[in-house]
Amino acid sequence: MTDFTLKDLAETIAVRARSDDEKSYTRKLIGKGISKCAQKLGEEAVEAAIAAVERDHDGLRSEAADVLYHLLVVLEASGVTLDEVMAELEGRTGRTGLEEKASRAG
Ligand SMILES: N=c1c2ncn([C@@H]3O[C@H](COP(=O)(O)OP(=O)(O)OP(=O)(O)O)[C@@H](O)[C@H]3O)c2ncn1[C@@H]1O[C@H](COP(=O)(O)O)[C@@H](O)[C@H]1O
Repeated sequence: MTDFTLKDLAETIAVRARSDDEKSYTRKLIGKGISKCAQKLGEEAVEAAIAAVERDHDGLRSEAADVLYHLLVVLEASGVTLDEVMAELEGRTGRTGLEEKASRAG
């Protein structure tokens, strides 16, 4: 189990978005505007869906990673934080995150 989290990736994306590193793909993509970022997210989501239908395990793993990266780029470009999204998901469980963890731990 990797220790790398979406929070880690979101933080890297936030730093790159504000950097002047011309080699940064994130910086270049965000610089092109929200429409381009959203277009990339949509393309990667369709590619992930196709890989799932084709039962392409390795393809789906790779496309799912692209979807998560591009979703975080769209969130960054839109000023929506990963914390907000997690709170939205937590609200849907009807419990707090701590209660949810305690319940899974038995
Ligand atoms: N997870 C990713 C990640 N996933 C995909 N990609 C890039 O997304 C691009 C998608 O490829 P495509 O062929 O669809 O796009 P393209 O033809 O290159 O370009 P456009 O369509 O955007 O014009 C590739 O260039 C990948 O490098 C990513 N780029 C960066 N990250 C992460 O973001 C961090 C910061 O990256 P930089 O911003 O490049 O420093 C990295 O350390 C990684 O952790």
